[in-house]
Amino acid sequence: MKLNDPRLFRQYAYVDGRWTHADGGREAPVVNPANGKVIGHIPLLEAHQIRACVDAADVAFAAWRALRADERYEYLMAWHDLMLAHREDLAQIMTHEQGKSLADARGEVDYGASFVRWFAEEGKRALGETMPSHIPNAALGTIKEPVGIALLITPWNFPLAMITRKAAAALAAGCPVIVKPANETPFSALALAELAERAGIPAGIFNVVLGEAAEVSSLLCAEERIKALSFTGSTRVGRLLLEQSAATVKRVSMELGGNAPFIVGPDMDPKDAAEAAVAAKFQTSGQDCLAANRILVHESIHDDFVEHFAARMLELKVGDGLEEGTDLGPLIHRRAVENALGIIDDALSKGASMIGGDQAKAPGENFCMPTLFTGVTPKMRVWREECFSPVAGITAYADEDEVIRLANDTEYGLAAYVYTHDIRRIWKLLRGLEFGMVSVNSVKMTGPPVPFGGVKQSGLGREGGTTGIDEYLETKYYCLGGLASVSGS
Ligand SMILES: NC(=O)c1ccc[n+]([C@@H]2O[C@H](COP(=O)([O-])OP(=O)(O)OC[C@H]3O[C@@H](n4cnc5c(N)ncnc54)[C@H](O)[C@@H]3O)[C@@H](O)[C@H]2O)c1
Ligand SMILES: N[C@@H](CC=O)C(=O)O
Repeated sequence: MKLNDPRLFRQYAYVDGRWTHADGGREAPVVNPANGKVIGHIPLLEAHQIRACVDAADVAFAAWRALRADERYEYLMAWHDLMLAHREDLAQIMTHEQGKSLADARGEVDYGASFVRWFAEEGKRALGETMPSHIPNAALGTIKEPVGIALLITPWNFPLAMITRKAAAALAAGCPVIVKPANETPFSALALAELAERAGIPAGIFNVVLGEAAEVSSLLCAEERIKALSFTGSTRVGRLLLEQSAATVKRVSMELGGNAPFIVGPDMDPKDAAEAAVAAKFQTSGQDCLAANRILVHESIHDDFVEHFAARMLELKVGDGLEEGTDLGPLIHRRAVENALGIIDDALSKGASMIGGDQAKAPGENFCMPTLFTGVTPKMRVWREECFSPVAGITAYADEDEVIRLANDTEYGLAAYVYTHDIRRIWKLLRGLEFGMVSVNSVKMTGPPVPFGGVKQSGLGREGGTTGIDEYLETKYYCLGGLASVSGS
């Protein structure tokens, strides 16, 4: 890996401002999914080292919370500026460990830095309020206070932005953070730690622990001094972490799995709608919680839509993310490919018709060729599951009531897409869809101002927007009694 600043590539945990080996000598390789080559190793910390991280965060908390919001702003903006100054190196590290194209990786660095800028500002708007007193000679009000140490457990598909969307909010609120990244993509997190140190963020405030996932999280979830858990990942693991956090009644926010419907109305131009659907489906090679998972097309334009979708899909360039022009990189590991192949076999066995999907053309064992199914039904895995791969399913529908029922036929409720220009149809679908986010005539829907999150089994709480910082703040009510009486209060 060629970096302008090789010190950004760190193969240690970052605890209490120190780069840390595993005392027990345990370590794990990190592999470039495009070619299977080992790009580095990470230490798997022992339990006493994980606990020492909590000790360090606990000690550092008092001074960090005592800073004014505008002082924390300066630290966060220094971190933000360093991310953008090192954008190319951060992108190189990300493509090597995650596989996404360099273009997508550069975009994620920008996306991740935008959350730091957003919450640097939001920290200055952690406002309390006063309320007219119902108690004689008293003044009532609230103040916002940091909840305490926040544990941030993050996924491999957005290995930088899923950290900064959480960490920036927590740090701005006055909370120390302990980040536990996915072992598939730790180096983006460690590069963020290096830049946090250069930004002057004090020791113990931004920590990155590495270890066997279940072992680390069960230990930290049981830790009473950790007051908040923010998790982004699968619904399966989210359920586990909710259980593990119950004993210490942590503040939890969960950004979990998705199964986005992409609904195309009868008034849409089939070609335009197909172009948008391809973009929504194959973003991050389909390994995206917002990926269009079920494509629902009005029967009147279904055949034309399928023709255009297939043509555009078959133009996508599959290859190493380091090669300019790559559209689809590898999946994160062979298990993900095997899962996708199982979804493909299931759809075929249940009568779906396949276009593309010639796996013989895959440029490596971790690649899955883009695959389209028509005639998809709710009995198929491609409908029921979050495919998290470049496998698309199209289903025809007849009317709005049917498409709302079909779209809601999932335990997930993260994002949905609606493509139509009919305002009455837009409003009916927007209100009828059971999803946390509905995007109308736009694939791009996220960003710092957005209250990002899902309903049903896609999560709890919201990240970003004007409420994201609330996940890390407590509201303290006060009553100042015994005051001199004042008229008209
Ligand atoms: N809603 C969102 O904002 C959002 C964003 C990105 C990814 N996701 C979801 O994440 C999933 C893909 O990411 P993933 O494969 O990393 O998810 P994952 O749930 O397997 O892993 C997420 C994190 O949890 C850790 N983990 C794994 N097993 C664990 C266990 N038994 N106990 C404790 N921690 C454990 C992993 O090491 C990783 O750090 C998809 O379902 C996707 O929809 C959701
Ligand atoms: N694309 C999503 C990440 C989920 O996989 C986002 O923007 O948060």
